[in-house]
Amino acid sequence: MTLPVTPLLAIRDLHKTYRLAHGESLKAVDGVSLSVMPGEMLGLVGESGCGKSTLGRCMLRLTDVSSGQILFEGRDITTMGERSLRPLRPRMQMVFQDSNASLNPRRRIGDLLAEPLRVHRDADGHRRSATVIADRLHELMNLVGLPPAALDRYAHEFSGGQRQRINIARALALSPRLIVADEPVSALDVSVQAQIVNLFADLQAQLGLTYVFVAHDLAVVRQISDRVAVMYLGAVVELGETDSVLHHPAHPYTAALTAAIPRPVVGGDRAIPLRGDVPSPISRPDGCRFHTRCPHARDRCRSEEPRLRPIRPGHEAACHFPLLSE
Ligand SMILES: Nc1ncnc2c1ncn2[C@@H]1O[C@H](COP(=O)(O)OP(=O)(O)OP(=O)(O)O)[C@@H](O)[C@H]1O
Repeated sequence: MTLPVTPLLAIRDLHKTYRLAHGESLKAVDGVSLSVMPGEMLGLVGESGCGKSTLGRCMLRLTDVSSGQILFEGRDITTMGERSLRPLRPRMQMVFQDSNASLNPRRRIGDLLAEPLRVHRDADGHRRSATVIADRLHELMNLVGLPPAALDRYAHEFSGGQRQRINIARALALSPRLIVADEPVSALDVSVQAQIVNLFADLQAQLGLTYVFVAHDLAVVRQISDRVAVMYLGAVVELGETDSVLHHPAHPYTAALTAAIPRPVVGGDRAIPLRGDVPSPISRPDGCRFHTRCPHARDRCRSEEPRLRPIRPGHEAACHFPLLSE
């Protein structure tokens, strides 16, 4: 008998509402439930503004959530204060899109990477000695494919791809289990993107990491993810195994997104372009949140909100009239 595996991360009916001026509220995350299994790579995709970054930040409790539940390693962290979160912080890390601002320009890379190792105690509750830290820094450089000499240099001396390797090394310093990578390759040239995506994949295999990989580029997500969650206006509208979701999308929104990626198998009839803009999350449409842009919308879609439901094994979509694959 195989025992059920506990998800590394499970979120249930998560909401994050920003209060704006004039009493308005913006539902950035609007009732998301999903689980991430140990060792899994979950891609999170959707157009700009659909709530991917906010969801990623909520998952790691880098921001407070409005309601719902977040379980990390089976523990409820939804409302934990920073003091209680502190011992968990090393195990969950975020990698952001590279920007010049992400690494302090006045400090050497070695110093930047040593900081989390000095601040957090090791697994046995001990402070790390200078020798242990120095060894770990060399190990980290090796893991991300940079020479040890990089430790003595400053951020501006590196290319975008190298700086992203440094950001990844910083996230790895405390041996996390979960990494939420928020658009980690979007700012890079295409050829460099591939190298960094490969690095993420190598590190996953080597260290048994679990990732939530946020990206708007479906080609990148297709390459790296085991499963994909597609977000639209704060909600997950399609969720499932990568090949099933991206090659046989059931939700018209996913079908429109996939129209932009080159596919060896063409589902031409489903490759509809996206029309119009995403409606404001301050006043989202009634019924199906996608109906204002959906070429297949009917009366029911304008009044009744569809819930995620199984389409085929390992694949769910929130659509009253899912596209059926051949
Ligand atoms: N601090 C904030 N205060 C108010 N609104 C916010 C805040 N942060 C994000 N938003 C809004 O929440 C919604 C979701 O934003 P979010 O950045 O999570 O989306 P995203 O899918 O990651 O987009 P992008 O790819 O552009 O970062 C957007 O409408 C955004 O304007």
